[in-house]
Parts: sequence; C-alpha cells; structure tokens
Amino acid sequence: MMLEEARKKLIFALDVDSLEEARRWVALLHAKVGLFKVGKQLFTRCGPEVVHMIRSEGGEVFLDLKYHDIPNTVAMASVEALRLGVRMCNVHALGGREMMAAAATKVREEAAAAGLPVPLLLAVTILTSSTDDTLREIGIERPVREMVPHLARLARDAGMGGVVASPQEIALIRAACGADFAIVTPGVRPAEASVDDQKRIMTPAAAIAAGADYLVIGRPIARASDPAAAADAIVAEMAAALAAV
Ligand SMILES: O=c1ccn([C@@H]2O[C@H](COP(=O)(O)O)[C@@H](O)[C@H]2O)c(=O)[nH]1
Repeated sequence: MMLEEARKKLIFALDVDSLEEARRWVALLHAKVGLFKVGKQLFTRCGPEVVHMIRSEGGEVFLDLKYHDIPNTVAMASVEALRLGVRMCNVHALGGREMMAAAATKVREEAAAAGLPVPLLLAVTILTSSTDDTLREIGIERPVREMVPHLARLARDAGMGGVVASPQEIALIRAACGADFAIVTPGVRPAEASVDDQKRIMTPAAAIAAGADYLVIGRPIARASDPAAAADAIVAEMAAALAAV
C-alpha cells in the first residue's frame, strides 16, 4: 500500500534526445513511477508527439517548460499545455504575480469551456542548481531561504496550485502557504548518488519526511547500471519514510 502511494509520488525526468529513447524509458519505468517529466530538451526535439506517446502508453505527463514571458504569452502557452492533456505544467515565479495570475485564470477558463481537467499549475521558485551566490550575481540580495517562501506566497496568491522547490525549503513553504499547496521537489539524490549540477539536495527519504508531495528524479535512475532496480529502491526508500510519517 505504501509502495503504491510512494510510486505515485515519483516523477522520472525524461531528459533524453529522441522519441525512440523516450519510448524505451516509458516502457521500462511505466509500472515503477507515477509520472514522466518532459522538459526543454525532449520537447524541443520531439514536440507534442512525445506527450501523445506517453499518454497513449497510459502514462501521465509533467510538462516542465518553465514558461517565463509577458503575461499574455505565458497564459496562451499554458492553455496549449492544458490542451495537450498534461497532468502538471509550470511557469517561473520570477515572472511575477501578473504573469502567474494570467496563466492560472486563462487555463481555468479554457478548461471549463472545453470540459477538460485543470492541470496542476506549478511555479518554479528558485532553481535547485542555484545558491545565495547565484542570486547575488543576478542582483537579488535576499537569500534562497527568504526568496523561496516569498515566491511561493506570490504563486499561491496568483492562483497557482503549487511550487517547484528544493526539499530543503519544504518547511518554509508549508509555513508560508499551508498544507494544501503542492510541493514538487527536484534536487533529490539517494545517499550514494552523484550530486551532478544540483546544489540544494536531500535524499528521497528526507524529502518525503519533510512533506514533499512529489519527487523529481532523473540521472540517479537513468545512469544507474539497472535503472528499473534503482527506481524500485527509491520507491522503497520513499515508502519507508511515508510509513514513518
Ligand atoms: O529547480 C529545478 C527545476 C527543475 N529541475 C528539473 O528536474 C530534473 C532533475 O533531474 P536530475 O537528473 O535528477 O538532476 C531536470 O530535468 C531539471 O530540469 C531541477 O532540477 N531543478
């Protein structure tokens, strides 16, 4: 029971460069993860066809294109994500309240008009590859631990359903936005895994114990000698943490 609950919370980052490879990963991991995340690399290469492929195999999609543009452009792009039938999609919270509100409003209007389910609209707070130094470089003097709850509150007030953040900030986000606001966490690394370019990380067990709703994990699974076994081990670690909560 806990294993199934944990499995549904695991999102595999399909960071590959062809439809054929994506199809192989979907076949291998379909029964082992809850969603497949399609990001900029795969979508730029394959376009909407990859979303259709995953859905036709019975999988669900987190479309991780992190829209960041003027409000009308982001709103209309988000409507196209809705029409693709994705379960989750996202924008950058740094685009501001007006941009996020335009996306949230337009998606809800279009979903109601077309009778489509509303995807979970997420706002990326501060990328998990960033640190306080990264923020200072771009002129933001407030530290990550202040910026993330600030952006999460802005996202909630603009009508977003949740945020993307490091598991290190879950407690801060819960305090700012409450229990019903979804928190999706990349920057998750099993104890022995390579950190790669991630800076603010936690283990799967620690992320679940902190209250993450979903974990996004790519390379620790994709680069494992036995990716299916790696996914199983992560789900088992998450399930044990869920049982202990
Ligand atoms: O802050 C963020 C937002 C998105 N991502 C994406 O998640 C995956 C993580 O992959 P790993 O291989 O497990 O590092 C990747 O697709 C990123 O684009 C993120 O890492 N951090």
